[in-house]
Amino acid sequence: MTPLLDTIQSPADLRLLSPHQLPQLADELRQFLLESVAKTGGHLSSNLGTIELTIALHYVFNTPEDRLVWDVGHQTYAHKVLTGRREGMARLRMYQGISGFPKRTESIYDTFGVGHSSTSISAALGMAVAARNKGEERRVAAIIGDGAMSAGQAFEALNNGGTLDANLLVILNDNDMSISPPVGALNKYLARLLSGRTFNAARRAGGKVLSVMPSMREFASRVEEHVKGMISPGTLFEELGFNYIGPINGHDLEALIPTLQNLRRLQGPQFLHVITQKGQGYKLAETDPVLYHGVSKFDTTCGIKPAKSSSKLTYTQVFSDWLCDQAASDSRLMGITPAMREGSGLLRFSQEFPDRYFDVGIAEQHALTFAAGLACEGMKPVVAIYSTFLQRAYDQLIHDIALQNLPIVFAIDRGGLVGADGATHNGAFDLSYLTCIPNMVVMTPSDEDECRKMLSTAFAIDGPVAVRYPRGSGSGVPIQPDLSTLAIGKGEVKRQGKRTALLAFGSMLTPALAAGDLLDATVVNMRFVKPIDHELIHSLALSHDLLVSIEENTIIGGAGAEVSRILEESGLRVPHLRLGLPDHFIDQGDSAALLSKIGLDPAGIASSVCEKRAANS
Ligand SMILES: Cc1ncc(C[n+]2csc(CCOP(=O)(O)OP(=O)(O)O)c2C)c(N)n1
Ligand SMILES: CC(=O)[C@@H](O)[C@H](O)COP(=O)(O)O
Ligand SMILES: [Mg+2]
Repeated sequence: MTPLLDTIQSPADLRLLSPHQLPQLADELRQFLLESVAKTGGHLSSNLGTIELTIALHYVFNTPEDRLVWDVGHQTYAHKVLTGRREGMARLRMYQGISGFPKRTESIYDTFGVGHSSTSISAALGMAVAARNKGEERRVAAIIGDGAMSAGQAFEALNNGGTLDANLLVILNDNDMSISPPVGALNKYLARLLSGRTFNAARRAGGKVLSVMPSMREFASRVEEHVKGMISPGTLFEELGFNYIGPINGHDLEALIPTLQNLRRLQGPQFLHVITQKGQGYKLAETDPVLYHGVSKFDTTCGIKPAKSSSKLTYTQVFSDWLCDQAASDSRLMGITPAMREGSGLLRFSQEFPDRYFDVGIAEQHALTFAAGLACEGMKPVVAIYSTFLQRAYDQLIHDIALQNLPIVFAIDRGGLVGADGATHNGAFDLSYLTCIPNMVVMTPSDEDECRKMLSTAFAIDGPVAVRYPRGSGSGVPIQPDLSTLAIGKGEVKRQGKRTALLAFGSMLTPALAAGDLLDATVVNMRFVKPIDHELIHSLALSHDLLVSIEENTIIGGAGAEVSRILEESGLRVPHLRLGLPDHFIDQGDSAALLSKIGLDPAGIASSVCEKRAANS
């Protein structure tokens, strides 16, 4: 028998199936995704948890005319498969393959580009209002997870949407998990909504009505009556102006389909609370959704094998160890993460220092201002945050922290290219957006030991300091276990050469040293982007006829811009070549290969230098 999945090239094909065929399709899709992600790597648990919901949405909604707006987008693999990208899954998150997230340029069904969380309700509301004002009948649904719902922006959008007369459906995909176990009062509130008989009763209601179904339309409205009758009045979402339905079982197509059909017909702001399980259908992921949140290739039979201990630590591990050591020596240290406990390396700290550990939810803005409050009272906050997510809290960084010169350490992980997550997650801009802020000190370690020293240096500074390091491991240098510090604003010459001086920032020191050998150039580890080493730049400018700054940050406004500024201010007229990330977004791919493509490997650096020399001569 032909698998149902083989018959589906688009949602229109899906809509030709009868409702009783959908569970079989869900099984096939689940098996396909499990095997596919095991071969490519990717976000597994969230995707296994949203298969029935995705089928139901495309079955009921007239996509792409109706708009589905996914939050974060790390749960859209089923959506990709059902919208004609099944073949593409073989190159998921690879160079020139399909993205791990929805992307408008990839498919007409990807209505809104994402990767960062908690934007879906805002975007969907905009689309719903546009439809209303244009007199279009299309429907818009935002699908947002319970973790993503913890962000302020989600509530800003609900607050706005609850009073606008727009046909917006918000679906809360509540799996009681963020990447890590969920945190916060909202999570407890959602659990209360779920408690008691409500959920089970709603599930039975869906099944019962389906089994006696005279017509889709009729059973849809009956389900609404059932479900509406069972909800307690005055849920938070109702108070915000939404018609709250649920909770219903998000793996039960017999409950999902009629409920969605009914909701699609209703006018005004609607809110559907759906309960799912992260990792659904794959026991190992159900048991450990954290481990299976984002996976590398693995064997589905054995599951993910424990990582082999490597002699090379990742920068995240270096930070993790430093944090615990520094915390042991200073009780004022407070560790803060906006929902990235594992990724940012705070697991050990959370276990060893539970009273000083704060996972504030997906709330980058709050994380920073919370840190500011702690600092005002003499604490020493360390905010562990990915470069890309710090973008969300820019005003808090300037207005709440830098302007008041508060002593807060920013351990900025994933600086530079991140690989498979691509453009949404690259840490491409931090050196630019940090360096222009008064009072900020900005450092970029070139190896793991220097990273530790920079973190200790940062902790000793009485003001806001960023230590920005890349994803993955460095060269594997031995790490001094002490908490020694570095001289502030001082770089070091690593190789003495002739004519050309390569000024390397952070991760670019390694390729710069290799390029230095090819060119017989001087190579400098700049260490600080701010305060930058004026004296060193001055002396290099006097002793070389070409300076080359190299950074894994956008060239515009980055570390090289700071070098140029110093040269200009000092009246030094030596030619300066700036190498770094180009002025366009860089998609997913192997980071090392991408860096080679944009000329940030030893051969690329050497050839740019030769070209510049040829142009100057
Ligand atoms: C602004 C922002 N901060 C952090 C992240 C990292 N992140 C990706 S998924 C995720 C958890 C999302 O939880 P939820 O919305 O409940 O979806 P689930 O993983 O449970 O499917 C986090 C913290 C992000 N993508 N965007
Ligand atoms: C979807 C999301 O934002 C995270 O899951 C992210 O993919 C994690 O990236 P790392 O693998 O670099 O921790
Ligand atoms: Mg969740």
